[in-house]
Amino acid sequence: MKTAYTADQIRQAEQALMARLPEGTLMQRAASGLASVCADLLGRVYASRVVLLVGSGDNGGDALYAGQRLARRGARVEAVTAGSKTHEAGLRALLDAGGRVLDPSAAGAAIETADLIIDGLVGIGASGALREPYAELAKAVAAARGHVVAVDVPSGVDASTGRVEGAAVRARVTVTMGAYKTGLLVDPGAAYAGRVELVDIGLGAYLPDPDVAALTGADLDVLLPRPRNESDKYRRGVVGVAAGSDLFTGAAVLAVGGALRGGAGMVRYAGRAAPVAQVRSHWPEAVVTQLDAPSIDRVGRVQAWVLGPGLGTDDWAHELAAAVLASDVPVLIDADGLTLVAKDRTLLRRAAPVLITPHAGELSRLIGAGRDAIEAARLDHARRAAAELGVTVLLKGSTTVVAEDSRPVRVNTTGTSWLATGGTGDVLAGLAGALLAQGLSCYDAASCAAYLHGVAGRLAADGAPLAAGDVASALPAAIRAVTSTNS
Ligand SMILES: NC(=O)C1=CN([C@@H]2O[C@H](COP(=O)(O)OP(=O)(O)OC[C@H]3O[C@@H](n4cnc5c(N)ncnc54)[C@H](OP(=O)(O)O)[C@@H]3O)[C@@H](O)[C@H]2O)[C@@H](O)CC1
Ligand SMILES: [K+]
Repeated sequence: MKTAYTADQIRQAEQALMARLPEGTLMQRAASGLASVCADLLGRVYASRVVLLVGSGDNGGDALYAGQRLARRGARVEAVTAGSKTHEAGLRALLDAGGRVLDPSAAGAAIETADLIIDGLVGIGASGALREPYAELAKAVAAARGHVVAVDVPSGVDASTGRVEGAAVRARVTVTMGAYKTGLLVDPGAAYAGRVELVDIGLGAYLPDPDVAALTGADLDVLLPRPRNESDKYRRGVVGVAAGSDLFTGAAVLAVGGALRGGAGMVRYAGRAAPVAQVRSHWPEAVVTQLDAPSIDRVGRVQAWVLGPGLGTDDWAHELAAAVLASDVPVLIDADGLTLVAKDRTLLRRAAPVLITPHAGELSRLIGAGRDAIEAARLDHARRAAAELGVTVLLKGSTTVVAEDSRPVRVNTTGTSWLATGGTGDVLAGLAGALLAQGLSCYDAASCAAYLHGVAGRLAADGAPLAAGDVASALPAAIRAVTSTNS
C-alpha cells in the first residue's frame, strides 16, 4: 500500500523526528537523496549545467544543498534566488562548492538551456496560487529542454490536495521527502509530478494514519478472492445485473461483460426484452431473466446487485431500482441508477451496503455541488458525499478515488486517458459488482475494481484507442498481472 499525507501531517511528523536529531540532519538526508536522483538523470554530472530555482523556505534549502553536491562533482550550478530571503547556510555551501547566483534577467535563458532544473521554489509550506516572481519562473520551466526535477512537490501544486490554482511547475520527476504527499497522487497534482521518487529521511515511525492510500499489485494479490477446491458457483458468489433498456442495450452487455470477468460464480441478468436479447446473444454464460414487471421476485438469489447502467429513468426503471434497493444485499448504483437516486433520496434508505460509482456530473446532481468545483477538489467532494449519503463513493475521473466515512481515501493510480470513452464505466460497474458478490467490502471491491480496470485499460489500449469491450476482454490479463499464482 502506498500511503500519503497532508502537509500538516508531514510537518508534525518532521517536528517529532527533528527534535531527536542534530539540527540540519533531515535537510542533509533530503539533499543527498535529491542529488542522487539528479545525478542518475544526468548520467554524467561533470560539466553538466544545472539551474536551481530557490524559494525563501527550506524547499529552497534542499535545492541549494543538492546543488552543492552536484557542484562538488563538477556540475556548473547556477541558482535563481526568487524569495524575499534565501536559506543562508545552503547558499554559502553552494557558493563554497563553486556554484553561483544568477542575475534574475538571465533566468529564462538559463532555464531553457540547462541540462537539469531543480524546482525548490516552494514545498509543503506554500499557500495559495504561486505569487510573482515564482509564477513567472514556473511558467518559464515549460520551455526547459532539460530534465525538470521538483523538490518535495512541484511548486504550484497544493501538497495536501493536488489542487493547482495558477502557474505550476510540470516536473519529469518529483523527489519527495519522508513520505508521499496526497497532492502527488491526486490529479491535477499527480499529472504535474511526473514520476515520484521517495527519499527515506526516517519519518516512518512518526507518521499518523494516512490521509489517502493507493493500492499496489501486491495488495490486489492479497485482496482478490480465489476459488477454493470446495467452491461451487453459488459459493463463489452470484452477482445480479439490473441494467439496460430498449434505448441502451449496450450498457447491459458491457456491465454483464465486466461482471463475467470479475470472478463471481454466476452472473444473473434481469431486464426488458431488447437488452435481454442482446445479453443472451453476447453472453451465453449469463443466466437471463426477462422482466415483464419491474420486480426481482423471479430472478433468484444473488449476493450483490449492479443497478443502473443504461437502465433509463422512467417509472418502470424507478420501480425496478426500488425493488433492487429493497433487497438485503450490497448494491452498486451507477449511471441512470444515480439519476433515479438523485431524484428520490428515499431509495437510499436501506440497511445493507451501497456503493455509488458517479463521475463528477452525476455526483454534482447527488450533492448539489458544481461539476467544476468537484473536478477541482475531488477528494473533498468524494469524502463529503460518503459522509452525507452514508455510502461508499467511487468517483470516476483522471484519478479515480474511493471514499468511505472514517477511512483513508483510496486513490487509483493505474488509469489511462484512453479509458475516457463510452461504456468503460459499465464494465467497471460489472466488475466491482462481481467483487462485491464474492464478499469484498464496498471499499475493497471499489478500489480493487478501479485498479484492475486501469490495468486492463492500459493493456487494451497499448498506445492506441480502445473500445469498452476490449477492457472487459483484458480483465483476465490484468488479474493475472497482479496475482502471483494462478491457482
Ligand atoms: N521540515 C523538515 O523537517 C524538512 C523539510 N524539508 C523541506 O522543507 C520544505 C518545507 O519548508 P518550509 O516550511 O520552509 O516551506 P517552503 O515550502 O519551503 O516555503 C514556504 C515559504 O514560501 C513562501 N510562500 C508560501 N506560499 C507562497 C506562494 N503561494 N507563492 C510564493 N511564495 C510562497 C513563503 O515565504 P515568504 O512569502 O515569506 O517569502 C513561505 O515562508 C519541504 O517541502 C521540504 O522540501 C526537507 O528538508 C526535509 C526536512
Ligand atoms: K518544489
